[in-house]
Amino acid sequence: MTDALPTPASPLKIGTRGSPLALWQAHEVRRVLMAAWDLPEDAFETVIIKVTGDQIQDKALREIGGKGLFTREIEEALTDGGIDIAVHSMKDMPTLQPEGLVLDCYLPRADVRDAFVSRNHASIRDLPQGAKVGSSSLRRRAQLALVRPDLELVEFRGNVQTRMRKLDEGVADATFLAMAGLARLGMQDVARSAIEPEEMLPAVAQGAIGVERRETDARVAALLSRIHDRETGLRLAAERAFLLTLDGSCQTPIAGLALLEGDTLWLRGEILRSDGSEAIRDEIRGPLTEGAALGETLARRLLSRAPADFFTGK
Ligand SMILES: NCc1[nH]cc(CCC(=O)O)c1CC(=O)O
Repeated sequence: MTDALPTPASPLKIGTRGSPLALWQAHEVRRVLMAAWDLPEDAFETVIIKVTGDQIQDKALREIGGKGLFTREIEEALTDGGIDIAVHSMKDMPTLQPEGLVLDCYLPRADVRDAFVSRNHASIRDLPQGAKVGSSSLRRRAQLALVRPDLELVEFRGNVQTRMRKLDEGVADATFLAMAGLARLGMQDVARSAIEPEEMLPAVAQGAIGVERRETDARVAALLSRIHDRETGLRLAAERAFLLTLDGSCQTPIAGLALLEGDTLWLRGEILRSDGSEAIRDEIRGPLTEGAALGETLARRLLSRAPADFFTGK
């Protein structure tokens, strides 16, 4: 393998979106690879790829629909050989892998929790009756409506700076962001509190960074094998199998989180009506290597408990 290590003359091309968060994540993968193989920074080249999801600012993403708004163009570049690896927020990854690509390398997972972000209020509980909360996430909107149906939800997109400005302008009194994203941008300070999974179960794969490669690229497979975090891989196997089983049947909000307890994998899952009028939750425990089966089983349990109109209503 070592004879095939990237060099400044023949660098490994890392494909990423151009947002500050995406660039941080690409550079983190570069940093970890440099340390694992004792490589110089210029043995890597960062290739920024524009994706559909970044070009849409005016409309709520879910109205546009379609999976992979943040990944399609990057995966095309990977397939075509324009890049050698692609770095992704696993939360944004569709569960179905394009032909010829594999995702089996994860960095150690960061904080999975959502952050409560507000200028004047410390927590969800603290929000006055009827306060405005900005979020365009189907899951966060439904979870919030479930516990606080009195609040007014407003659409909210853009990077952290944009969102903070909107809070200052009074567009909303509070918003949610992933703790992991804030920490990566050095902006944990804007989090007034971290929301525990018991209060708001995070999105599947929240806080996890994945590295995708071509299936046939043995050189890259060997390179990545040194940086893969097994525990994150086991947790995501369960969460993503859970999501995959639910995905086909709904555009409904979904949340899921797996944790390891010794040799046991503990997976919690939740589906909600989009208007927050109902949530169905369950959990499952089993051998940590059985994540995929546990995820599928948990998803089927939730589906079997959902009334017929659960996925069609709002
Ligand atoms: N949907 C966008 C997105 N994708 C990944 C993260 C944060 C980092 C992560 O969860 O790994 C975010 C921002 C957010 O939800 O606040």
